[in-house]
Amino acid sequence: MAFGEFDLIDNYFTHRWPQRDDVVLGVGDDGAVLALPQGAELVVATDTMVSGVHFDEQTPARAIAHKVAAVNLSDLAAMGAEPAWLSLALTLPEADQDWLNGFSHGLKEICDYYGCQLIGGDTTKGPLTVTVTAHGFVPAGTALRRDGAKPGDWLFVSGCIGDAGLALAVQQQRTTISDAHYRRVLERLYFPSPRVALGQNLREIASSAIDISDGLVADLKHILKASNVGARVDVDELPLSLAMTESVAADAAIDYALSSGDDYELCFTVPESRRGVFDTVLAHHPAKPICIGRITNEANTLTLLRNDEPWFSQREREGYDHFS
Ligand SMILES: Nc1ncnc2c1ncn2[C@@H]1O[C@H](COP(=O)(O)OP(=O)(O)OP(=O)(O)O)[C@@H](O)[C@H]1O
Ligand SMILES: Cc1ncc(C[n+]2csc(CCOP(=O)(O)O)c2C)c(N)n1
Ligand SMILES: [Mg+2]
Repeated sequence: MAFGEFDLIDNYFTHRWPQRDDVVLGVGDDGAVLALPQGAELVVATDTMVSGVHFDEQTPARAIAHKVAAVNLSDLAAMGAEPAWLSLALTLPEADQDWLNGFSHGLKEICDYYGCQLIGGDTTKGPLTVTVTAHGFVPAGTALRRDGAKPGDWLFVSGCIGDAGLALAVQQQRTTISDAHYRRVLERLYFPSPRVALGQNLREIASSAIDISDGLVADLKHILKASNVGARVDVDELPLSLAMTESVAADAAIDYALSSGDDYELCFTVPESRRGVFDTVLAHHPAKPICIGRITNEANTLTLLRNDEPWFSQREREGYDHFS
Protein backbone atom coordinates (compact mmCIF):
# COMPACT_ATOMS: atom_id res chain seq x y z
CA MET A 1 0.00 0.00 0.00
CA ALA A 2 1.35 3.44 -0.91
CA PHE A 3 2.55 5.45 2.07
CA GLY A 4 2.52 9.15 1.16
CA GLU A 5 3.58 12.46 2.68
CA PHE A 6 0.28 13.02 4.49
CA ASP A 7 0.12 9.44 5.84
CA LEU A 8 3.60 10.01 7.17
CA ILE A 9 2.60 13.26 8.93
CA ASP A 10 -0.64 11.69 10.28
CA ASN A 11 1.05 8.51 11.51
CA TYR A 12 4.13 9.96 13.10
CA PHE A 13 3.76 13.67 13.78
CA THR A 14 0.13 14.56 14.49
CA HIS A 15 -0.83 12.78 17.71
CA ARG A 16 1.08 11.41 20.71
CA TRP A 17 2.67 14.73 21.80
CA PRO A 18 2.08 16.46 25.12
CA GLN A 19 -0.98 18.67 24.53
CA ARG A 20 -0.41 22.14 25.94
CA ASP A 21 -3.22 24.57 26.82
CA ASP A 22 -1.34 27.42 25.11
CA VAL A 23 -1.54 25.71 21.69
CA VAL A 24 -4.71 27.14 20.16
CA LEU A 25 -4.05 25.30 16.87
CA GLY A 26 -1.24 22.78 16.33
CA VAL A 27 -0.22 20.38 13.52
CA GLY A 28 -2.65 20.30 10.57
CA ASP A 29 -3.35 23.84 9.40
CA ASP A 30 -1.24 26.33 7.42
CA GLY A 31 0.26 27.64 10.61
CA ALA A 32 0.14 27.11 14.35
CA VAL A 33 -1.73 29.51 16.63
CA LEU A 34 -0.10 29.99 20.02
CA ALA A 35 -0.94 31.92 23.19
CA LEU A 36 1.95 33.64 25.00
CA PRO A 37 1.69 34.06 28.78
CA GLN A 38 1.13 37.67 29.91
CA GLY A 39 4.32 39.59 30.58
CA ALA A 40 6.44 37.06 28.71
CA GLU A 41 8.82 37.53 25.80
CA LEU A 42 9.14 34.84 23.13
CA VAL A 43 12.60 33.28 22.54
CA VAL A 44 13.08 31.44 19.22
CA ALA A 45 16.07 29.33 18.08
CA THR A 46 16.69 27.16 14.98
CA ASP A 47 19.39 24.54 14.40
CA THR A 48 19.81 22.03 11.56
CA MET A 49 21.52 18.64 11.51
CA VAL A 50 22.72 17.19 8.21
CA SER A 51 23.66 13.55 7.59
CA GLY A 52 27.42 13.23 7.14
CA VAL A 53 28.04 16.59 8.83
CA HIS A 54 26.34 16.38 12.25
CA PHE A 55 25.94 12.61 12.46
CA ASP A 56 27.05 9.59 10.46
CA GLU A 57 25.12 6.70 8.92
CA GLN A 58 25.37 4.47 12.01
CA THR A 59 23.54 7.02 14.19
CA PRO A 60 20.20 5.58 15.38
CA ALA A 61 17.11 7.57 14.33
CA ARG A 62 16.13 7.90 18.01
CA ALA A 63 19.46 9.64 18.73
CA ILE A 64 19.09 11.98 15.74
CA ALA A 65 15.65 13.05 17.00
CA HIS A 66 16.86 13.50 20.57
CA LYS A 67 19.88 15.50 19.50
CA VAL A 68 18.17 17.88 17.09
CA ALA A 69 15.62 18.73 19.79
CA ALA A 70 18.31 18.89 22.51
CA VAL A 71 20.60 21.29 20.62
CA ASN A 72 17.69 23.66 20.13
CA LEU A 73 16.57 23.35 23.76
CA SER A 74 20.20 24.06 24.67
CA ASP A 75 19.94 27.38 22.78
CA LEU A 76 16.79 28.18 24.79
CA ALA A 77 18.65 27.21 27.99
CA ALA A 78 21.47 29.60 27.07
CA MET A 79 18.85 32.35 26.80
CA GLY A 80 17.31 31.41 30.18
CA ALA A 81 14.04 30.45 28.48
CA GLU A 82 11.38 27.93 29.48
CA PRO A 83 10.73 25.64 26.47
CA ALA A 84 7.18 25.40 25.13
CA TRP A 85 6.87 24.48 21.45
CA LEU A 86 8.93 22.82 18.72
CA SER A 87 8.53 22.80 14.94
CA LEU A 88 10.25 20.21 12.76
CA ALA A 89 11.42 20.35 9.14
CA LEU A 90 12.28 16.87 7.93
CA THR A 91 14.00 16.01 4.64
CA LEU A 92 14.14 12.25 4.06
CA PRO A 93 15.62 10.17 1.24
CA GLU A 94 12.72 7.68 1.66
CA ALA A 95 9.72 7.04 3.95
CA ASP A 96 11.38 4.20 5.90
CA GLN A 97 8.86 3.21 8.59
CA ASP A 98 11.45 1.68 10.97
CA TRP A 99 13.47 4.89 10.82
CA LEU A 100 10.34 7.01 11.31
CA ASN A 101 9.30 4.89 14.31
CA GLY A 102 12.70 5.36 15.96
CA PHE A 103 12.79 9.06 15.13
CA SER A 104 9.27 9.85 16.35
CA HIS A 105 9.88 7.88 19.58
CA GLY A 106 13.08 9.80 20.24
CA LEU A 107 11.29 13.09 19.64
CA LYS A 108 8.38 12.08 21.86
CA GLU A 109 10.70 11.10 24.74
CA ILE A 110 12.40 14.49 24.85
CA CYS A 111 9.14 16.42 24.27
CA ASP A 112 7.53 14.52 27.16
CA TYR A 113 10.49 15.21 29.43
CA TYR A 114 10.48 18.96 28.79
CA GLY A 115 6.71 19.34 28.35
CA CYS A 116 7.12 20.62 24.77
CA GLN A 117 4.50 20.23 22.06
CA LEU A 118 5.30 19.70 18.38
CA ILE A 119 3.25 22.44 16.70
CA GLY A 120 4.10 22.04 13.01
CA GLY A 121 6.78 21.60 10.42
CA ASP A 122 7.46 20.52 6.87
CA THR A 123 8.28 17.18 5.19
CA THR A 124 10.23 16.85 1.94
CA LYS A 125 12.24 14.27 0.03
CA GLY A 126 15.99 14.71 -0.30
CA PRO A 127 19.30 14.07 1.53
CA LEU A 128 18.63 13.37 5.23
CA THR A 129 18.40 16.73 7.03
CA VAL A 130 16.51 17.58 10.20
CA THR A 131 15.78 21.09 11.42
CA VAL A 132 14.03 22.08 14.62
CA THR A 133 12.84 25.49 15.71
CA ALA A 134 12.36 25.77 19.47
CA HIS A 135 10.10 28.39 21.03
CA GLY A 136 10.14 29.29 24.70
CA PHE A 137 9.51 32.23 27.00
CA VAL A 138 11.17 34.41 29.57
CA PRO A 139 9.65 37.05 31.85
CA ALA A 140 10.04 40.28 29.82
CA GLY A 141 13.53 41.76 30.05
CA THR A 142 15.21 38.76 31.72
CA ALA A 143 16.67 36.80 28.76
CA LEU A 144 20.35 35.87 29.15
CA ARG A 145 22.47 37.31 26.35
CA ARG A 146 26.00 37.15 25.00
CA ASP A 147 26.69 40.85 25.45
CA GLY A 148 26.49 41.42 29.22
CA ALA A 149 29.85 40.17 30.55
CA LYS A 150 31.90 42.76 32.50
CA PRO A 151 35.55 42.80 33.63
CA GLY A 152 35.88 41.00 36.99
CA ASP A 153 32.94 38.62 36.36
CA TRP A 154 33.59 34.96 37.17
CA LEU A 155 33.52 32.50 34.29
CA PHE A 156 31.79 29.12 34.63
CA VAL A 157 31.00 26.00 32.62
CA SER A 158 28.03 23.89 33.64
CA GLY A 159 29.67 20.42 33.39
CA CYS A 160 32.28 18.16 31.78
CA ILE A 161 33.35 19.13 28.28
CA GLY A 162 35.18 17.27 25.51
CA ASP A 163 33.43 13.89 25.87
CA ALA A 164 31.38 14.15 22.67
CA GLY A 165 34.54 15.06 20.73
CA LEU A 166 36.33 12.05 22.20
CA ALA A 167 33.44 9.78 21.17
CA LEU A 168 33.59 11.18 17.64
CA ALA A 169 37.36 10.62 17.51
CA VAL A 170 36.84 6.96 18.46
CA GLN A 171 34.00 6.61 15.95
CA GLN A 172 36.21 8.08 13.23
CA GLN A 173 39.08 5.79 14.29
CA ARG A 174 41.39 8.65 15.25
CA THR A 175 41.91 7.10 18.71
CA THR A 176 40.95 4.03 20.74
CA ILE A 177 39.59 3.83 24.31
CA SER A 178 38.05 1.08 26.48
CA ASP A 179 34.54 -0.13 25.62
CA ALA A 180 33.18 1.05 28.98
CA HIS A 181 34.49 4.60 28.49
CA TYR A 182 33.34 4.61 24.85
CA ARG A 183 29.78 3.75 25.95
CA ARG A 184 29.77 6.72 28.34
CA VAL A 185 31.14 9.28 25.89
CA LEU A 186 28.99 7.99 23.02
CA GLU A 187 25.93 8.64 25.20
CA ARG A 188 27.07 12.26 25.45
CA LEU A 189 27.55 12.52 21.66
CA TYR A 190 24.18 10.93 20.87
CA PHE A 191 22.01 12.09 23.78
CA PRO A 192 23.23 15.49 25.01
CA SER A 193 21.38 16.95 28.02
CA PRO A 194 20.40 20.57 27.47
CA ARG A 195 20.86 22.55 30.73
CA VAL A 196 17.30 23.84 30.64
CA ALA A 197 16.66 24.11 34.40
CA LEU A 198 20.07 25.70 35.08
CA GLY A 199 19.52 28.27 32.31
CA GLN A 200 16.27 29.43 33.90
CA ASN A 201 17.93 29.57 37.35
CA LEU A 202 20.64 31.83 35.90
CA ARG A 203 18.18 34.58 34.92
CA GLU A 204 18.96 37.66 37.02
CA ILE A 205 22.21 35.99 38.19
CA ALA A 206 24.42 35.50 35.10
CA SER A 207 25.60 38.58 33.20
CA SER A 208 26.04 36.57 29.95
CA ALA A 209 25.63 33.01 28.67
CA ILE A 210 26.15 30.83 25.61
CA ASP A 211 25.88 27.11 24.99
CA ILE A 212 28.95 25.18 23.85
CA SER A 213 28.28 23.71 20.42
CA ASP A 214 31.42 24.59 18.46
CA GLY A 215 33.90 24.24 21.37
CA LEU A 216 34.62 26.27 24.53
CA VAL A 217 37.22 28.56 22.93
CA ALA A 218 35.10 29.33 19.85
CA ASP A 219 31.90 29.90 21.83
CA LEU A 220 33.51 31.88 24.66
CA LYS A 221 34.96 34.18 21.98
CA HIS A 222 31.37 35.03 20.96
CA ILE A 223 30.75 36.31 24.51
CA LEU A 224 34.04 38.24 24.48
CA LYS A 225 33.24 39.90 21.14
CA ALA A 226 29.63 40.72 21.99
CA SER A 227 30.58 42.08 25.45
CA ASN A 228 33.82 43.79 24.30
CA VAL A 229 35.85 42.13 27.06
CA GLY A 230 38.58 39.47 27.43
CA ALA A 231 38.96 36.36 29.57
CA ARG A 232 41.59 34.37 31.41
CA VAL A 233 40.92 30.65 31.59
CA ASP A 234 42.88 28.29 33.83
CA VAL A 235 42.97 25.11 31.72
CA ASP A 236 43.68 22.99 34.82
CA GLU A 237 40.21 23.89 36.09
CA LEU A 238 38.35 22.61 32.99
CA PRO A 239 35.88 19.94 34.15
CA LEU A 240 36.83 16.58 32.59
CA SER A 241 35.04 13.26 32.97
CA LEU A 242 36.66 10.13 34.33
CA ALA A 243 36.21 8.58 30.88
CA MET A 244 38.31 11.45 29.47
CA THR A 245 41.07 11.53 32.09
CA GLU A 246 41.48 7.74 32.08
CA SER A 247 41.54 7.50 28.27
CA VAL A 248 43.87 10.21 26.96
CA ALA A 249 46.96 12.18 28.00
CA ALA A 250 46.41 15.39 30.02
CA ASP A 251 47.26 17.79 27.15
CA ALA A 252 45.02 15.93 24.72
CA ALA A 253 42.15 16.02 27.25
CA ILE A 254 42.51 19.80 27.52
CA ASP A 255 42.44 20.09 23.73
CA TYR A 256 39.22 18.07 23.49
CA ALA A 257 37.66 20.23 26.21
CA LEU A 258 38.72 23.48 24.55
CA SER A 259 37.87 22.82 20.96
CA SER A 260 36.02 19.65 19.98
CA GLY A 261 32.48 20.97 20.54
CA ASP A 262 29.12 19.15 20.56
CA ASP A 263 29.06 19.39 24.39
CA TYR A 264 25.90 21.48 24.96
CA GLU A 265 27.05 22.61 28.39
CA LEU A 266 26.50 26.28 29.25
CA CYS A 267 29.36 28.78 29.51
CA PHE A 268 28.33 31.84 31.55
CA THR A 269 29.59 34.76 33.61
CA VAL A 270 28.56 35.76 37.13
CA PRO A 271 29.31 39.20 38.61
CA GLU A 272 30.97 39.26 42.05
CA SER A 273 27.83 40.97 43.41
CA ARG A 274 25.64 37.95 42.40
CA ARG A 275 28.09 35.29 43.57
CA GLY A 276 26.34 34.81 46.96
CA VAL A 277 22.90 34.33 45.38
CA PHE A 278 24.47 32.03 42.78
CA ASP A 279 26.10 29.80 45.42
CA THR A 280 22.78 29.62 47.32
CA VAL A 281 20.82 28.64 44.18
CA LEU A 282 23.47 26.07 43.26
CA ALA A 283 23.39 24.45 46.68
CA HIS A 284 19.92 23.13 45.75
CA HIS A 285 20.70 22.35 42.13
CA PRO A 286 21.77 19.00 40.59
CA ALA A 287 24.14 20.77 38.15
CA LYS A 288 27.55 21.67 39.60
CA PRO A 289 29.05 24.41 37.43
CA ILE A 290 32.82 24.85 37.68
CA CYS A 291 34.62 28.21 37.81
CA ILE A 292 37.29 28.20 35.09
CA GLY A 293 38.46 31.81 35.08
CA ARG A 294 37.59 35.46 35.02
CA ILE A 295 36.57 38.20 32.60
CA THR A 296 39.19 40.91 31.91
CA ASN A 297 39.14 44.35 30.30
CA GLU A 298 41.45 43.28 27.41
CA ALA A 299 38.88 43.48 24.59
CA ASN A 300 38.54 40.30 22.50
CA THR A 301 41.53 38.62 24.15
CA LEU A 302 41.37 35.07 25.45
CA THR A 303 44.35 34.02 27.57
CA LEU A 304 44.75 30.34 28.41
CA LEU A 305 46.87 29.68 31.51
CA ARG A 306 48.38 26.57 33.05
CA ASN A 307 50.16 27.01 36.41
CA ASP A 308 49.91 30.77 35.77
CA GLU A 309 51.96 30.44 32.55
CA PRO A 310 50.47 31.05 29.07
CA TRP A 311 49.34 27.76 27.57
CA PHE A 312 49.10 27.07 23.87
CA SER A 313 46.87 24.41 22.43
CA GLN A 314 48.58 21.49 20.66
CA ARG A 315 45.94 21.62 17.99
CA GLU A 316 45.59 24.50 15.56
CA ARG A 317 41.84 24.19 15.20
CA GLU A 318 39.94 26.42 17.60
CA GLY A 319 36.43 25.10 17.11
CA TYR A 320 33.95 23.76 14.62
CA ASP A 321 33.39 26.02 11.60
CA HIS A 322 31.33 24.71 8.66
CA PHE A 323 33.24 26.72 6.07
CA SER A 324 36.88 26.63 7.17
N1 LIG B 1 20.93 31.82 7.61
C1 LIG B 1 20.70 32.64 8.65
N2 LIG B 1 19.83 33.65 8.55
C2 LIG B 1 19.61 34.49 9.60
N3 LIG B 1 20.23 34.39 10.77
C3 LIG B 1 21.08 33.39 10.94
C4 LIG B 1 21.38 32.45 9.89
N4 LIG B 1 22.28 31.57 10.36
C5 LIG B 1 22.53 31.92 11.63
N5 LIG B 1 21.83 33.02 11.99
C6 LIG B 1 21.86 33.73 13.27
O1 LIG B 1 23.21 34.03 13.59
C7 LIG B 1 23.46 33.92 15.01
C8 LIG B 1 24.60 32.93 15.26
O2 LIG B 1 24.19 31.66 14.77
P1 LIG B 1 24.91 30.33 15.20
O3 LIG B 1 24.27 29.22 14.45
O4 LIG B 1 26.38 30.53 15.11
O5 LIG B 1 24.57 30.26 16.76
P2 LIG B 1 24.11 29.01 17.57
O6 LIG B 1 22.91 28.39 16.93
O7 LIG B 1 24.01 29.42 19.00
O8 LIG B 1 25.37 28.04 17.42
P3 LIG B 1 25.41 26.57 16.83
O9 LIG B 1 24.65 26.56 15.53
O10 LIG B 1 26.86 26.28 16.66
O11 LIG B 1 24.73 25.72 17.87
C9 LIG B 1 22.14 33.50 15.62
O12 LIG B 1 21.49 34.68 16.07
C10 LIG B 1 21.37 32.91 14.44
O13 LIG B 1 19.95 33.04 14.62
C1 LIG C 1 29.76 12.82 11.53
C2 LIG C 1 30.13 13.98 12.41
N1 LIG C 1 31.11 14.82 12.02
C3 LIG C 1 31.44 15.89 12.79
C4 LIG C 1 30.77 16.13 13.96
C5 LIG C 1 31.15 17.30 14.84
N2 LIG C 1 30.34 18.47 14.61
C6 LIG C 1 29.56 18.62 13.55
S1 LIG C 1 28.77 20.09 13.57
C7 LIG C 1 29.49 20.54 15.04
C8 LIG C 1 29.26 21.88 15.68
C9 LIG C 1 27.82 22.17 15.96
O1 LIG C 1 27.10 22.29 14.75
P1 LIG C 1 26.37 23.66 14.31
O2 LIG C 1 27.40 24.77 14.40
O3 LIG C 1 25.89 23.41 12.91
O4 LIG C 1 25.25 23.83 15.28
C10 LIG C 1 30.34 19.55 15.47
C11 LIG C 1 31.13 19.60 16.73
C12 LIG C 1 29.73 15.24 14.32
N3 LIG C 1 29.00 15.43 15.45
N4 LIG C 1 29.43 14.17 13.53
MG1 LIG D 1 22.94 27.67 14.97
